[in-house]
Amino acid sequence: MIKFNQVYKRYPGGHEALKNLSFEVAEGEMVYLTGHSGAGKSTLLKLVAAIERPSSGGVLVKGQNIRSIKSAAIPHLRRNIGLIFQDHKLLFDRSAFDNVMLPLQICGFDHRESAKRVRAALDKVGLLDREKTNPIALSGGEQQRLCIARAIVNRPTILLADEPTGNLDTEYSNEIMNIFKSFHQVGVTLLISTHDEGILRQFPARALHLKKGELQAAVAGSGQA
Ligand SMILES: Nc1ncnc2c1ncn2[C@@H]1O[C@H](COP(=O)(O)OP(=O)(O)OP(=O)(O)O)[C@@H](O)[C@H]1O
Repeated sequence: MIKFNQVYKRYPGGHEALKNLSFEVAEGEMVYLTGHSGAGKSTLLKLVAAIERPSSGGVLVKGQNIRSIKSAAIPHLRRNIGLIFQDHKLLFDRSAFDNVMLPLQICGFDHRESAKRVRAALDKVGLLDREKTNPIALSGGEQQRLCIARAIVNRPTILLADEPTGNLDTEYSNEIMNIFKSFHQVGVTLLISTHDEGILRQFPARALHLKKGELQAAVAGSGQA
């Protein structure tokens, strides 16, 4: 499903964010990305989503080579990928419903079918009764759940989450992780970056540990290498 083969990523200015990464994530697998700040976790997720391209090496996502994928093919690839990134902010000039509707509008879906899908996504994250609420009136945990609803409304087969429990307390973090667990149970492939030791202990899965852009080890059933 996702395969990295000797991947390097150098940003303009010469900074090498990823060095010689090789690993695979199987279809339906849930995998954590761990490592200190600046270790390269976000960069790795951006390569999978074709937000960035590798400087060298191969990144295969659903059979597509991200290094050589044509720009015109990227929207099609992204329809299969749900992104929960810290810089993907909610829009505060519209309702929760309309925030989740946006990706479907961009894809040109029929309005009635879209409305059904939006409500199904809001239901999955427990926000169906808040559809008319402006996100500004939601708690941090609810806003994060709304971001998840927006990421899954396209029914992606891969979910990429960058520090999804970053600023949340334990109760909200567990809620978010239980939502991810339910996606994992229905076969979605998940790649989740986290610093949160509690989450790694409570929701064990394979972890890829990055240190200064290099992969340290892949450990089954534990968060840290
Ligand atoms: N667009 C960019 N241009 C130049 N350098 C960048 C860019 N994005 C990231 N970097 C650098 O690449 C390295 C890896 O950054 P990245 O954001 O991938 O790390 P991270 O592990 O996600 O960190 P954090 O946990 O703080 O989000 C850092 O040194 C960062 O400064």
